Amino acid sequence: MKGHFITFEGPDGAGKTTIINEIFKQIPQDKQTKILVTREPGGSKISETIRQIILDPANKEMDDRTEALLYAAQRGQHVNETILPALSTGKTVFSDRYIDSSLAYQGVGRDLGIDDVKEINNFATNNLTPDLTLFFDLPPEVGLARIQKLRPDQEDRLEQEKLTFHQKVYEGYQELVKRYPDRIQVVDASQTIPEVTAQSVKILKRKFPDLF
Ligand SMILES: Nc1ncnc2c1ncn2[C@@H]1O[C@H](COP(=O)(O)OP(=O)(O)OP(=O)(O)O)[C@@H](O)[C@H]1O
Ligand SMILES: Cc1cn([C@H]2C[C@H](O)[C@@H](COP(=O)(O)O)O2)c(=O)[nH]c1=O
Repeated sequence: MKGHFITFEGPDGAGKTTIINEIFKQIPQDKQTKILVTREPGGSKISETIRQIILDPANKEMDDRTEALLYAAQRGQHVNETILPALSTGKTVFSDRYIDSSLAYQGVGRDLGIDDVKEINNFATNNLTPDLTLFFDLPPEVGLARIQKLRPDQEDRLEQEKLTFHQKVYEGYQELVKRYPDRIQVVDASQTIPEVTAQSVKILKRKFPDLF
Protein backbone atom coordinates (compact mmCIF):
# COMPACT_ATOMS: atom_id res chain seq x y z
CA MET A 1 0.00 0.00 0.00
CA LYS A 2 1.44 3.37 -0.99
CA GLY A 3 -0.17 6.80 -0.67
CA HIS A 4 0.17 9.71 -3.09
CA PHE A 5 3.11 12.10 -2.74
CA ILE A 6 2.08 15.62 -3.74
CA THR A 7 4.34 18.68 -3.54
CA PHE A 8 3.60 22.41 -3.69
CA GLU A 9 6.17 24.76 -5.19
CA GLY A 10 6.66 28.37 -6.17
CA PRO A 11 8.38 31.63 -5.32
CA ASP A 12 8.35 33.03 -1.78
CA GLY A 13 4.88 34.34 -0.96
CA ALA A 14 3.14 32.55 -3.84
CA GLY A 15 0.50 31.26 -1.40
CA LYS A 16 1.56 27.63 -0.99
CA THR A 17 0.84 27.36 2.75
CA THR A 18 -2.46 29.25 2.45
CA ILE A 19 -3.75 27.10 -0.41
CA ILE A 20 -2.65 23.79 1.18
CA ASN A 21 -4.82 24.74 4.18
CA GLU A 22 -7.73 25.65 1.90
CA ILE A 23 -7.45 22.38 -0.06
CA PHE A 24 -7.34 20.43 3.21
CA LYS A 25 -10.63 22.05 4.31
CA GLN A 26 -12.29 20.78 1.09
CA ILE A 27 -11.36 17.16 1.82
CA PRO A 28 -14.19 15.27 3.57
CA GLN A 29 -13.52 14.95 7.32
CA ASP A 30 -13.33 11.15 7.31
CA LYS A 31 -10.58 11.35 4.65
CA GLN A 32 -8.55 14.12 6.32
CA THR A 33 -6.95 11.59 8.68
CA LYS A 34 -5.40 9.97 5.59
CA ILE A 35 -3.47 13.17 4.73
CA LEU A 36 -0.14 14.26 6.20
CA VAL A 37 0.76 17.92 5.68
CA THR A 38 4.46 18.66 6.04
CA ARG A 39 7.00 21.25 4.90
CA GLU A 40 10.56 21.91 3.83
CA PRO A 41 12.98 22.88 5.03
CA GLY A 42 11.71 20.99 8.06
CA GLY A 43 9.17 18.27 8.66
CA SER A 44 11.18 16.39 11.30
CA LYS A 45 13.03 17.46 14.47
CA ILE A 46 16.48 17.27 12.88
CA SER A 47 15.29 18.91 9.64
CA GLU A 48 13.70 21.79 11.58
CA THR A 49 17.04 22.33 13.36
CA ILE A 50 18.80 22.46 9.98
CA ARG A 51 16.08 24.91 8.81
CA GLN A 52 17.03 27.35 11.56
CA ILE A 53 20.68 27.28 10.48
CA ILE A 54 19.89 27.75 6.78
CA LEU A 55 17.38 30.58 7.18
CA ASP A 56 19.10 32.52 9.99
CA PRO A 57 19.89 36.00 8.55
CA ALA A 58 23.02 36.02 10.76
CA ASN A 59 24.56 33.24 8.61
CA LYS A 60 25.49 35.59 5.79
CA GLU A 61 28.82 33.86 5.10
CA MET A 62 27.17 30.52 4.21
CA ASP A 63 28.78 29.06 1.09
CA ASP A 64 26.37 28.22 -1.77
CA ARG A 65 27.43 24.56 -1.86
CA THR A 66 27.06 24.28 1.91
CA GLU A 67 23.55 25.70 1.52
CA ALA A 68 22.69 23.14 -1.20
CA LEU A 69 24.05 20.28 0.94
CA LEU A 70 22.13 21.43 4.03
CA TYR A 71 18.87 21.52 2.05
CA ALA A 72 19.63 18.02 0.72
CA ALA A 73 20.53 16.78 4.23
CA GLN A 74 17.31 18.07 5.82
CA ARG A 75 15.42 16.46 2.92
CA GLY A 76 17.05 13.06 3.46
CA GLN A 77 15.98 13.09 7.11
CA HIS A 78 12.50 14.37 6.23
CA VAL A 79 11.98 11.61 3.66
CA ASN A 80 13.12 8.80 5.93
CA GLU A 81 11.61 9.95 9.20
CA THR A 82 8.33 11.49 8.01
CA ILE A 83 7.39 11.04 4.34
CA LEU A 84 8.17 7.37 3.66
CA PRO A 85 6.56 6.05 6.87
CA ALA A 86 3.36 7.95 6.01
CA LEU A 87 3.31 6.81 2.36
CA SER A 88 3.93 3.21 3.41
CA THR A 89 0.75 3.21 5.53
CA GLY A 90 -1.26 4.52 2.58
CA LYS A 91 -1.36 8.16 3.65
CA THR A 92 -1.22 10.95 1.09
CA VAL A 93 1.58 13.42 1.80
CA PHE A 94 1.24 17.15 0.98
CA SER A 95 4.70 18.70 1.17
CA ASP A 96 5.06 22.50 1.18
CA ARG A 97 8.25 22.56 -0.99
CA TYR A 98 10.50 19.62 -1.90
CA ILE A 99 13.29 18.89 -4.42
CA ASP A 100 12.16 21.43 -7.06
CA SER A 101 12.91 24.22 -4.57
CA SER A 102 16.54 23.07 -4.49
CA LEU A 103 16.69 22.78 -8.29
CA ALA A 104 15.28 26.32 -8.72
CA TYR A 105 16.93 28.16 -5.76
CA GLN A 106 20.31 26.41 -5.55
CA GLY A 107 20.53 24.97 -9.09
CA VAL A 108 19.53 28.15 -10.93
CA GLY A 109 19.38 30.96 -8.31
CA ARG A 110 22.86 30.10 -6.98
CA ASP A 111 24.17 28.93 -10.39
CA LEU A 112 25.13 25.46 -9.08
CA GLY A 113 23.40 23.73 -12.00
CA ILE A 114 20.13 21.79 -12.00
CA ASP A 115 21.80 18.45 -12.80
CA ASP A 116 24.43 18.63 -10.02
CA VAL A 117 21.87 19.69 -7.42
CA LYS A 118 19.54 16.93 -8.59
CA GLU A 119 22.31 14.36 -8.12
CA ILE A 120 22.97 15.20 -4.44
CA ASN A 121 19.22 15.20 -3.81
CA ASN A 122 18.71 11.86 -5.51
CA PHE A 123 21.39 10.49 -3.19
CA ALA A 124 19.76 12.09 -0.12
CA THR A 125 16.24 10.87 -0.92
CA ASN A 126 17.07 7.58 -2.62
CA ASN A 127 15.31 9.04 -5.70
CA LEU A 128 11.93 9.63 -4.07
CA THR A 129 10.04 11.67 -6.68
CA PRO A 130 6.60 13.31 -6.19
CA ASP A 131 3.61 11.81 -8.02
CA LEU A 132 2.36 15.34 -8.71
CA THR A 133 3.69 18.86 -8.16
CA LEU A 134 1.55 22.00 -8.20
CA PHE A 135 3.63 25.02 -9.22
CA PHE A 136 2.13 28.28 -7.95
CA ASP A 137 3.03 30.69 -10.69
CA LEU A 138 3.48 34.27 -9.49
CA PRO A 139 6.00 36.99 -10.38
CA PRO A 140 8.57 37.01 -7.55
CA GLU A 141 8.12 40.71 -6.80
CA VAL A 142 4.42 40.13 -6.08
CA GLY A 143 5.21 37.26 -3.68
CA LEU A 144 7.93 39.24 -1.90
CA ALA A 145 5.54 42.19 -1.47
CA ARG A 146 3.00 39.82 0.13
CA ILE A 147 5.68 38.56 2.57
CA GLN A 148 6.78 42.11 3.34
CA LYS A 149 3.17 43.02 4.15
CA LEU A 150 2.64 39.87 6.23
CA ARG A 151 5.90 40.04 8.23
CA PRO A 152 7.52 43.47 7.88
CA ASP A 153 11.22 43.44 8.89
CA GLN A 154 11.15 39.67 9.55
CA GLU A 155 12.51 38.30 6.29
CA ASP A 156 14.67 35.17 6.48
CA ARG A 157 18.14 34.88 4.85
CA LEU A 158 16.73 33.70 1.49
CA GLU A 159 13.93 36.25 1.39
CA GLN A 160 16.53 38.98 2.00
CA GLU A 161 18.31 38.12 -1.26
CA LYS A 162 18.19 40.70 -4.09
CA LEU A 163 15.27 40.70 -6.53
CA THR A 164 17.66 39.51 -9.29
CA PHE A 165 18.23 36.27 -7.30
CA HIS A 166 14.47 35.71 -6.97
CA GLN A 167 14.02 36.41 -10.70
CA LYS A 168 16.60 33.72 -11.50
CA VAL A 169 14.79 31.30 -9.17
CA TYR A 170 11.55 32.06 -11.05
CA GLU A 171 13.28 31.33 -14.38
CA GLY A 172 14.52 28.10 -12.81
CA TYR A 173 10.95 27.06 -12.05
CA GLN A 174 9.93 27.85 -15.66
CA GLU A 175 12.71 25.52 -16.82
CA LEU A 176 11.49 22.76 -14.49
CA VAL A 177 7.93 23.13 -15.81
CA LYS A 178 9.33 22.53 -19.31
CA ARG A 179 11.53 19.60 -18.19
CA TYR A 180 8.83 17.75 -16.24
CA PRO A 181 5.52 18.49 -18.02
CA ASP A 182 3.89 15.24 -16.85
CA ARG A 183 4.67 15.79 -13.17
CA ILE A 184 4.42 19.59 -12.74
CA GLN A 185 1.04 21.32 -13.19
CA VAL A 186 0.92 25.12 -13.25
CA VAL A 187 -1.57 27.04 -11.10
CA ASP A 188 -2.16 30.76 -11.67
CA ALA A 189 -1.32 32.10 -8.19
CA SER A 190 -2.18 35.71 -9.09
CA GLN A 191 -5.91 34.88 -8.78
CA THR A 192 -7.91 35.32 -5.56
CA ILE A 193 -7.46 32.72 -2.81
CA PRO A 194 -10.80 30.97 -3.64
CA GLU A 195 -9.87 30.90 -7.34
CA VAL A 196 -6.38 29.46 -6.71
CA THR A 197 -7.94 26.87 -4.39
CA ALA A 198 -10.57 25.90 -6.98
CA GLN A 199 -7.95 25.48 -9.74
CA SER A 200 -5.78 23.35 -7.44
CA VAL A 201 -8.69 21.16 -6.28
CA LYS A 202 -9.74 20.61 -9.90
CA ILE A 203 -6.25 19.31 -10.80
CA LEU A 204 -6.11 17.10 -7.70
CA LYS A 205 -9.60 15.65 -8.29
CA ARG A 206 -8.74 14.81 -11.88
CA LYS A 207 -5.52 13.02 -10.93
CA PHE A 208 -6.52 11.54 -7.55
CA PRO A 209 -10.33 11.24 -7.34
CA ASP A 210 -9.97 9.02 -4.24
CA LEU A 211 -8.68 11.99 -2.21
CA PHE A 212 -12.10 13.72 -2.07
N1 LIG B 1 -4.05 34.40 -3.91
C1 LIG B 1 -3.66 35.28 -2.98
N2 LIG B 1 -3.97 36.59 -3.12
C2 LIG B 1 -3.55 37.49 -2.21
N3 LIG B 1 -2.84 37.21 -1.10
C3 LIG B 1 -2.51 35.90 -0.91
C4 LIG B 1 -2.90 34.89 -1.82
N4 LIG B 1 -2.42 33.71 -1.38
C5 LIG B 1 -1.78 33.97 -0.22
N5 LIG B 1 -1.83 35.28 0.05
C6 LIG B 1 -1.21 35.96 1.20
O1 LIG B 1 0.18 36.05 0.93
C7 LIG B 1 0.93 35.86 2.13
C8 LIG B 1 1.91 34.70 1.94
O2 LIG B 1 1.15 33.51 1.80
P1 LIG B 1 1.75 32.09 2.14
O3 LIG B 1 2.48 32.15 3.44
O4 LIG B 1 0.65 31.11 1.99
O5 LIG B 1 2.80 31.93 0.95
P2 LIG B 1 3.92 30.85 0.79
O6 LIG B 1 4.04 30.57 -0.67
O7 LIG B 1 3.64 29.67 1.66
O8 LIG B 1 5.20 31.65 1.31
P3 LIG B 1 6.68 31.08 1.65
O9 LIG B 1 7.31 30.78 0.35
O10 LIG B 1 7.34 32.21 2.36
O11 LIG B 1 6.49 29.87 2.52
C9 LIG B 1 -0.09 35.64 3.25
O12 LIG B 1 -0.34 36.87 3.89
C10 LIG B 1 -1.34 35.18 2.49
O13 LIG B 1 -2.54 35.52 3.16
C1 LIG C 1 13.16 23.53 0.43
C2 LIG C 1 14.01 24.66 -0.05
C3 LIG C 1 13.71 25.97 0.28
N1 LIG C 1 14.48 26.97 -0.15
C4 LIG C 1 14.15 28.35 0.26
C5 LIG C 1 12.85 28.88 -0.22
C6 LIG C 1 12.44 29.86 0.84
O1 LIG C 1 13.06 31.11 0.56
C7 LIG C 1 13.05 29.26 2.10
C8 LIG C 1 12.06 28.45 2.90
O2 LIG C 1 11.16 29.27 3.46
P1 LIG C 1 9.55 28.96 3.49
O3 LIG C 1 9.03 30.19 4.09
O4 LIG C 1 9.33 27.78 4.36
O5 LIG C 1 9.08 28.74 2.08
O6 LIG C 1 14.07 28.38 1.67
C9 LIG C 1 15.59 26.73 -0.94
O7 LIG C 1 16.33 27.67 -1.29
N2 LIG C 1 15.89 25.45 -1.28
C10 LIG C 1 15.14 24.40 -0.86
O8 LIG C 1 15.46 23.22 -1.21
